[in-house]
Amino acid sequence: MLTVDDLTVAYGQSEVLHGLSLSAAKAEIVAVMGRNGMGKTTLMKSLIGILPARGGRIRLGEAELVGTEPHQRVREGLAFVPQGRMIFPTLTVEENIRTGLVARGRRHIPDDIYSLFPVLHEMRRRRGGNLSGGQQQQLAIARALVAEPRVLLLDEPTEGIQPSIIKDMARSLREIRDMMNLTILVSEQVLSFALDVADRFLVIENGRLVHEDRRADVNEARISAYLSV
Ligand SMILES: Nc1ncnc2c1ncn2[C@@H]1O[C@H](COP(=O)(O)OP(=O)(O)OP(=O)(O)O)[C@@H](O)[C@H]1O
Repeated sequence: MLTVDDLTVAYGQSEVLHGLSLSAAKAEIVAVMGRNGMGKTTLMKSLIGILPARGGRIRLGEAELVGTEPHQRVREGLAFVPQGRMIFPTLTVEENIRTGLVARGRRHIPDDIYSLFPVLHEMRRRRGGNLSGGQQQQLAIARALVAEPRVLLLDEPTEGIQPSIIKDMARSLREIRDMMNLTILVSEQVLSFALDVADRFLVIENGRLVHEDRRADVNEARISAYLSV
């Protein structure tokens, strides 16, 4: 579904991703693990098109995305939940979700979004900024889902979320994947969350993928060693 070949990304003279290749199959959940500063956010931003690729290819199904604008990528079926969630704090929950509908030219929020996240229905008239971190994360995911993506990119979704909520988040992402046949690429540093949510684990170190495991035979100790300083 998503195929990345030899992706190179740089900030000015400083190359941060050095020829990275990965793929995620339909309805697969892939976790990209790595410490701070290893290139996870850079990868996510280049996939959605906020950062240009210096070289390489990014394909969604048959469509080549390198060189296209973020809104075109969203129309092709990519959605992005950024690190820190970036919801609109002064807009209501409902207005926040509506901003995601623009991509498909729709006006009505589908009922299944509120069935997935009942708390957002309860709070639909509240301002986004008044929600808890976990509720804001649900809002950011809901906003992404109403664009009807085929591939959802999530950048460090557990950041700033209470440990008790993190388990629920993993369960709910797997439910969403099952319901919508959605491919999910999630960057993470929290190993327990990645183990709960992902089918496959990649480790990024200094802009290169250095390790890969499948869920069935995951080497927790090895990944954990990569994540500790
Ligand atoms: N705007 C920028 N200009 C120059 N260098 C940058 C910029 N943003 C990030 N970098 C550098 O790129 C490298 C990768 O950063 P990136 O934010 O992708 O890492 P990360 O794995 O997402 O870390 P974090 O968990 O802190 O978000 C780091 O060395 C960082 O200093």
